[in-house]
Amino acid sequence: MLTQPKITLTIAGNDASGGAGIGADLKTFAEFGTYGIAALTVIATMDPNNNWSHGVTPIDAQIVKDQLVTATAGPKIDALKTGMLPNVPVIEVIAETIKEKNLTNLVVDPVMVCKGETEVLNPENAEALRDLLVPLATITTPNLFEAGQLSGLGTLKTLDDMKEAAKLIQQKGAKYVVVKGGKALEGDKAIDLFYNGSDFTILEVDKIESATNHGAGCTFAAAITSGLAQGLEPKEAVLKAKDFVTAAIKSGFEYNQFVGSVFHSGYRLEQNKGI
Ligand SMILES: Nc1ncnc2c1ncn2[C@@H]1O[C@H](COP(=O)(O)OP(=O)(O)O)[C@@H](O)[C@H]1O
Ligand SMILES: Cc1ncc(COP(=O)(O)O)c(C=O)c1O
Ligand SMILES: [Mg+2]
Repeated sequence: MLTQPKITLTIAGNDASGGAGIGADLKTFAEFGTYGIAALTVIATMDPNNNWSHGVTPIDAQIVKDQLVTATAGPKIDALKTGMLPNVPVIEVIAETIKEKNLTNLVVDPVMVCKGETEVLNPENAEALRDLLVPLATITTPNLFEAGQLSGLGTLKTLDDMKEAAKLIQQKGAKYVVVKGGKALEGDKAIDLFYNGSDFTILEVDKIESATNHGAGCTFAAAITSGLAQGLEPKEAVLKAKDFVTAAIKSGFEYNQFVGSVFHSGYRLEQNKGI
């Protein structure tokens, strides 16, 4: 028998366009060679007849719980991530399960808003994410907007703002914090900040001008999750994930007139590298 693969679980939403959500996560897990499993939290729909406006249909909290019972009834889960979570009851059952089953190597991607959308998912979610999930996280990966919300600092504009937010979020209990400047931070670099509770590491690449970054956040967090499952130290997992997502954005494509998606196989195909 071959050795059992590392098991990675995503607890996230479905994006029927395939760039973000569980589709992004499972494809990324496969690229890393970890065995992906998924519990669905929400169905996101985008309307081409209404400027791609997003609809969000929550999965009932009990059904999320039942899926987690199934997901945790197999081999040990080596690492897991959370993505889009529609409401407080869903966040609560996820936090309960993580504690009950002693799940470790948790990446919390605190999705509060989709790129291009201005409407935040239930505002009370931000509090529940901060109070119930961030304290359990090995790593949390807010984008610029989410870091402003989780830290309570509001709008973040500079690297110093990002540092301040990272410190405040780390104090909420996440062991490591990555604040993603991405396209949202002004300037010609896509800068992320990694904080381990004492030191900052700046991850910087040239900003890719194409708008093919739908799903970048999910892909980045899923790549970190696989790295942790494979035994990488948090910082190493984040650095590798940054290379992976940069390649995915570079090889992204125009999905339609509204959105450009990352291509999750970009790292392997374009650079002809194995993971
Ligand atoms: N235009 C871009 N060029 C290079 N890297 C980018 C670009 N947009 C996003 N990224 C990177 O993709 C990752 C996801 O960040 P971001 O897009 O801000 O998150 P989210 O998808 O959660 O909003 C980060 O590593 C970020 O720096
Ligand atoms: C189901 C789902 N999860 C997460 C996201 C966030 O995606 P991103 O990786 O671009 O932050 C989206 C955005 O459309 C989504 O539809
Ligand atoms: Mg995101």
